[in-house]
Amino acid sequence: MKNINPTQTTAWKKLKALSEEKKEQTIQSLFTDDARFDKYSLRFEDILVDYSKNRIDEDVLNVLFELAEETGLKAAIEAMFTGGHINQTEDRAVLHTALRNRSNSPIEVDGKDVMPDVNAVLAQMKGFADQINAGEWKGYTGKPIKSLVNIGIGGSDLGPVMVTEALKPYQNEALEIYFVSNVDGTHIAETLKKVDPETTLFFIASKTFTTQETMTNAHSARSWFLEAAKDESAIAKHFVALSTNAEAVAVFGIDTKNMFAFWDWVGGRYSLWSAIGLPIACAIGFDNFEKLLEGAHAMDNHFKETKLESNIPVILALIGIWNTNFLGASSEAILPYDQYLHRFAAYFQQGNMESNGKYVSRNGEKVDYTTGPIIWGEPGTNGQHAFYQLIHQGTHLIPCDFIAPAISHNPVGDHHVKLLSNFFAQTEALMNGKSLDEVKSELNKAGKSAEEITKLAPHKVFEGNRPTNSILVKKIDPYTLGSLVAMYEHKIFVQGIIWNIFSFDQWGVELGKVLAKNILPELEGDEKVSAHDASTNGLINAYKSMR
Ligand SMILES: O=P(O)(O)OC[C@H]1O[C@H](O)[C@@H](O)[C@@H](O)[C@@H]1O
Repeated sequence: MKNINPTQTTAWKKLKALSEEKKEQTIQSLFTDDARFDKYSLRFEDILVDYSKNRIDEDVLNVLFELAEETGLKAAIEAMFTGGHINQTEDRAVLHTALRNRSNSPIEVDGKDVMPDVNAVLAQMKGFADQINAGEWKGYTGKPIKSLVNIGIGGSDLGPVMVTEALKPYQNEALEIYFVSNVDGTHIAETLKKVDPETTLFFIASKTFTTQETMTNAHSARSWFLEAAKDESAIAKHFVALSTNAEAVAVFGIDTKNMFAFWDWVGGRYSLWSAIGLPIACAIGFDNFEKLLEGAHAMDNHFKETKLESNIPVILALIGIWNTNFLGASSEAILPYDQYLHRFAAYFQQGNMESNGKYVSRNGEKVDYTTGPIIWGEPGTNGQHAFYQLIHQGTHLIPCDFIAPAISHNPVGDHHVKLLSNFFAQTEALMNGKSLDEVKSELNKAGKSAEEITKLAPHKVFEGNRPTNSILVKKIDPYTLGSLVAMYEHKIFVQGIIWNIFSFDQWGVELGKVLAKNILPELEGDEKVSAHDASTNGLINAYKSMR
């Protein structure tokens, strides 16, 4: 991987100049080109990505591609797919793509093909998921499993939550699935109220198997279970581990034959394709899990093999860089017009912000440009009635991704056409806005006085010119979802390469963990704490006096 400050490239300088030069150019004005939609939209199988409603034209796009060339993107893509240790601060390869390498071509990490191990774990997952689905895996009293409870946090939670929610129409109706992540006792307590120890299977999901939240929840689940089962040997039928840490799994008391392994070259936030996906495979069946992998693999091939100019993740990444570094955006909204995708934005909050929320460059210096955006979003149309006001008329520039399926899993009455009319209308409104003249003439028609018009009109003006991408898919099925997730993963990768940061570590989560460990023993007893700053001491002591 090259180590280049992007601001020092010729392309960056040209982009700066272009952003000045084109300051007044509106998206709307660019649509005088009748071919714009055809030029600036791409189809990948059942996914249509329309990026024409952005403040980009041929000049800008060409230089963005130059930026990708100058910063060594092609070599970086090659390095990732071939097992290079691109996660340099942890000295690891980054190979979530190997987990879904359905072509099965060898992929070597440090001279060893990882595919046999990947395939072996997939076979183990299939065997297990099939038994759960067929009701053949029995609990300690001989009853089939009914409730799946995943205990994990971060990457060991968000992916399975997002996917099982997104693919609920594919779920085996004999099973119900729950997720416990928060160390707040409420999360496990409320979940355990809903399940029966005789028919519950716990997935203890943790790459490291040391994460405080997960281990605490896992121990509580174990105690709850043993209160009913009263026999440690029953644990084997009700607890499985998804982890890279066999030793810690054994110490917890889970037989390692009930452990599903993955490897240090799988980042937590990229792990839903690994053994961490076992709850997904159990809930929707292994065949559907395989389709998810296939869809992701197809997107991997597109990303790896398509020239930059028609490469969807590359284009989305470059437009993101244009919006962030040249138009001043600091956040991006992900707005799915699909209720089943209600955790999609939350999933990519971790995916994107833990990957690219870095201020130190690959050469260890503080960057002097903006890196990863703040990711947020909720399903439309709920968002419309909550925060779209700010997107339309606020002072922040918020580029948005609108995502919608053409076919709904629930074709109830006219719901879906109503939903989609909103999906189409919003990007149109964000682009075109509404001029002062239009507002005035409307008010005039409504019979308002000249005085009223002068007073009201400015508040009703929409500047427009807000950039959006529209991602229209045929249907949210396992294959398409796999492709969509991989598309965003690669977008994040491309941006990290260009921003010259390390996208696959997450040192920023460490400090808080360490300090919490120090504070934990101080919370025992009633003695006053004085080891911290006045605020932290004051808060801890107030807590002690309140409880
Ligand atoms: O799977 P684990 O090891 O329990 O980690 C859970 C999470 O912990 C930390 O917050 C980070 O490292 C995340 O990337 C990770 O997903």
